[in-house]
Amino acid sequence: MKITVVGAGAVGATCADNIARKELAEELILLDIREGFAEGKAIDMMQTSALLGFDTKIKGVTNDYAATADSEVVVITSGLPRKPGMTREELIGTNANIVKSVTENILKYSPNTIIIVVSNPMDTMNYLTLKTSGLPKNKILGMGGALDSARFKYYLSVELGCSPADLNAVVIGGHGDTTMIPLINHATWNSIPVTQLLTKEQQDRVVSSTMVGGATLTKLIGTSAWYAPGAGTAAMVESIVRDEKKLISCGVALDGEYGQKDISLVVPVIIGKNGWEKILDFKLSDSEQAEFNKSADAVRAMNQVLKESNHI
Ligand SMILES: NC(=O)C1=CN([C@@H]2O[C@H](COP(=O)(O)OP(=O)(O)OC[C@H]3O[C@@H](n4cnc5c(N)ncnc54)[C@H](O)[C@@H]3O)[C@@H](O)[C@H]2O)C=CC1
Ligand SMILES: O=C([O-])CC(=O)C(=O)O
Repeated sequence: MKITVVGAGAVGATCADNIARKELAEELILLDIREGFAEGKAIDMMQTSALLGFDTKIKGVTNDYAATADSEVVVITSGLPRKPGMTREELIGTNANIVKSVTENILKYSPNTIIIVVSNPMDTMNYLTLKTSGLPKNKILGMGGALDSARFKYYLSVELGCSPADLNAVVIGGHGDTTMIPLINHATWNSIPVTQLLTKEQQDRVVSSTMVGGATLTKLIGTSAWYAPGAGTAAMVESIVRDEKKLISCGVALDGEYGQKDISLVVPVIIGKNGWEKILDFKLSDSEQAEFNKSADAVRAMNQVLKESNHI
């Protein structure tokens, strides 16, 4: 198994670190545009292998796409992160150029790969990859729901005083401060609906903290988060590589599912060796569906910017 991670910055390097520790690949290529940067990160990580006991061989390269040839999975994390006070959507101009050119270069050497898009604004960057790569839709997944659902579980666990691992909780919609929808009415702790265990005030606090989870960390750290984003992306890679058939909410192309078409939005999917294999229908209530439609409108407006700027 050969995997490439493009972008050796905070998220890309953390994702690579998780992939190596879990030994999800024999060969892992880390690629960055900044001279020597990926090489240095790869050597640093390889120097942990004697301590951590993994056999994955990590190689860093500067813009050398030939080294990525025949990758079965490619993770795209290249692009600007936001600064405090910014929205993810403000990154669109710079990151659309980066994601488009990276995708073109990757496909020259790995024409049948599965691509996981992390760069923000993720819903629109994933749509860009869907529109420009020519890959089957099942081979393109956006990372957002894995992270947002993990944050949702974290905030629920704080209110409930329980283990996050005992929770089932899913976020759908967009990966934006106002577009994500933590499905509180579907969340359970050991099969008990959390709505039976938390007051309305607690539920509202969990939902709003989850929605601004990324912005909260950006304000605290000065740039956006990387530990949970790196782990969330590696969990998707793991479900592909080990054909685990895990249910993870991801950005995927919708063709009528959840009442939407010609858009990438976050919905629950089964992930296996072929990429995303099935979209699960969560049977939304009327008000949840209305929220989903509102998120779709906002994401569609961002996708329109790609058309106006001739990216698609
Ligand atoms: N979808 C999600 O849930 C999340 C998305 N993100 C997004 O991921 C992206 C990366 O975030 P960080 O790693 O924190 O940023 P970072 O600045 O630490 O790393 C980005 C890396 O991309 C590289 N890069 C830029 N242009 C490139 C190109 N054309 N080819 C190859 N490499 C290139 C840079 O040199 C840099 O090393 C941002 O857009 C951020 O908003 C971050 C966290 C979660
Ligand atoms: O907040 C950001 O800009 C980065 C991101 O997508 C997240 O951490 O959810």
